[in-house]
Amino acid sequence: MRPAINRTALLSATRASRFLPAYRPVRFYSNKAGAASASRPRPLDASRLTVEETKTPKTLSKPETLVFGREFTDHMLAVEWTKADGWLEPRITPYQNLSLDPATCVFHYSFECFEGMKAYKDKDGGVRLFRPDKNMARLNKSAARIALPTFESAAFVELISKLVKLDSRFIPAQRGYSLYLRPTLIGTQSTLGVSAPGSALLYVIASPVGPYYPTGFKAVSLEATNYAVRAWPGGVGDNKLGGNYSPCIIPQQEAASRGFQQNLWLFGEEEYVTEVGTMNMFVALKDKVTGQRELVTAPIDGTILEGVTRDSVLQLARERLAPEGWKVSERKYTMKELAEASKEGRLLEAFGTGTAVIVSPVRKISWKGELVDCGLKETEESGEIARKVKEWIEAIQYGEVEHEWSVKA
Ligand SMILES: Cc1ncc(COP(=O)(O)O)c(C=O)c1O
Repeated sequence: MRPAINRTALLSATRASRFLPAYRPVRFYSNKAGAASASRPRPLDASRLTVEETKTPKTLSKPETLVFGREFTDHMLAVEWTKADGWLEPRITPYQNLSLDPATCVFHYSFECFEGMKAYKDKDGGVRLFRPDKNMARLNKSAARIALPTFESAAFVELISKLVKLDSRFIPAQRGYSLYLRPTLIGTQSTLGVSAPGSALLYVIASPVGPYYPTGFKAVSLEATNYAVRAWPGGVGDNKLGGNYSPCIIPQQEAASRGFQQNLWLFGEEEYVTEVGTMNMFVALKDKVTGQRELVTAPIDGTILEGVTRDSVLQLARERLAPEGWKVSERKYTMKELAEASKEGRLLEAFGTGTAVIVSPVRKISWKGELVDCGLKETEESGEIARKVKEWIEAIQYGEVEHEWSVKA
């Protein structure tokens, strides 16, 4: 049996709001959720999907006018969960507001985690996802860390595939364009008590996006942040929790106020290099003694988010750069090591990696009053590895080469 839903109170609260028009709300559960159920909680089941198509399709924007994360497609996917019943029927509905009681736990204790992934149109007009299993695994890990329910990854990928196919007209066919997907999981129990939510909502919205570099690479300059820490071993910075992102804005603004496009997160007295803004960081170095070339990124030790792009770069580099004599390392490295390598001409290039951008070449890092040069010539906007990696990954994402990472929706 389902727990009671206080629909009347919910609707009147919604209508009283200045901000929200009256609409058919996504169901959500009050703090009575969790009442005993005769049957076992159900797993996430894609075969129970219901689809309500929009009656007012949106007008498509010109691809070149798209701004990241501002426009959304016609539909959204939502699945509710209650402790008693498990995952309820998944629903694809017209894109719409959520109606939540002001006491809902997501607003007070940040019961929220999310993913960032993309769908791409291939040359035959088909829609592809890139390594969706990795995003699902990361979302489940994030959910488990904040006492939100986990779900069956394959079923959720199947549901996301249905959404992206339904809204595929929003994905421009050109290379560089894609549909950014934002799977989100929130605690919906209406209570100020600090405890594991008895109800949750898993939903996906989709936003068409253009190329990060419409006119080619543009290298960025970074400010090393040593007055604030993003993540630490035993903390939660290695999970994709909404609460990890708002504290990053001030250091980002500080860097911007001094003319740097991003900040570089350091950790500990040793000033280990961890991440750049919301990207993983790679550097290419030459060994002082042997001249061995090495592509280095920080290890998974709690101080970085385990990026899907990071993992893809590592795997491709091990396959394709190692045979050319490159060593590929996941190891700790410090700002001091980079500054020294730079002075000696051994810092060959540096770049950030992430879903939104794939790779973001770095020109300079401001650290302790010096500007550490990252190896680009003045006329260059990208090093060779960053250029190659972007090309390799895009060819897979757009289905130009068949690869197990590219999954047909
Ligand atoms: C803090 C942080 N680091 C790294 C990344 C890169 O991860 P991915 O390659 O999965 O997009 C992201 C973006 O999701 C991020 O938010």
